[in-house]
Amino acid sequence: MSVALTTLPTGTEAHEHLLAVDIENPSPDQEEAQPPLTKFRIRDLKKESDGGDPILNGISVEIPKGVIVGIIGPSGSGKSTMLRALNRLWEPPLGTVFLDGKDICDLDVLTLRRKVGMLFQLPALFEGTVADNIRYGPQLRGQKLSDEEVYKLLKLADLDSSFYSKTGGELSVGQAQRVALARTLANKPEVLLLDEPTSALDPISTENIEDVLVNLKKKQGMTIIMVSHSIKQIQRIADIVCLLVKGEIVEVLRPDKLSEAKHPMALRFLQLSS
Ligand SMILES: Nc1ncnc2c1ncn2[C@@H]1O[C@H](COP(=O)(O)OP(=O)(O)OP(=O)(O)O)[C@@H](O)[C@H]1O
Repeated sequence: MSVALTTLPTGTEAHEHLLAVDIENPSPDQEEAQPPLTKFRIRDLKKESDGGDPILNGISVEIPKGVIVGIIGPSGSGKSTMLRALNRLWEPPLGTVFLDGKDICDLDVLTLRRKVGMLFQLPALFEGTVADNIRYGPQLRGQKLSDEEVYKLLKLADLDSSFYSKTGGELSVGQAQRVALARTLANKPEVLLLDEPTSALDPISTENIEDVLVNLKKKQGMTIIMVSHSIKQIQRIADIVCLLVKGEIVEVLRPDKLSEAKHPMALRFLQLSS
């Protein structure tokens, strides 16, 4: 499979750079014959703080379907803010964020959030059992998941059937994060947004979540956009990396080419993080 990701930095002189990433050795013919489908298109996305300070400085990027995109950058560079625009945890301006070609501001917000699920750094489970949590989303739409469907979702999140009737208090943070993932997956999302999903987890729980994410991409063609502070994690699972510095995407690279980043801030960040 081949993917391409385009960044259009801000400004009237905006230049465009296109990165073609080869995954699993596509032939040049395949690349031409099957252009990647764009899942998210972000066009000149800006945000200022209430005090008028820029947070996002005109982000433009196309995110192909069925890839894992890692978003990295120094603290305060706008990574979470960019991610949160994609399912309208804040309202991006009209004409700036498109899902499958449709402006997300024109979509019903609950429909959007079902299609674009999100997982945070710390899982927050509702009261009740793990099964109650997993059934929550479909229940809001009047659907009751069967026991079998709940077990399937548990399995998808790498949890065995013994978790079905446990409560939040009986779970480790890593297990609770996988329950939160199963609960999100119950909505059959097309895109997963992850904001440092493993930063509170031990290495084994981290590996479990990473394996689940890679499988979701491979088996379901899910598009996954993940903010992470761990360059190593991004190198393990991402297909493309976006480097955000001061509210701008300054580099789009393959994870194995991170050392080739040219932006001075990007290089410094990479050196300090590795
Ligand atoms: N609603 C808001 N009002 C004012 N400032 C905000 C708001 N949201 C974010 N900011 C500021 O915008 C900047 C970017 O924040 P954001 O959380 O997106 O960065 P980040 O790259 O995810 O940081 P970190 O890696 O530390 O989580 C920060 O300076 C933050 O204080």
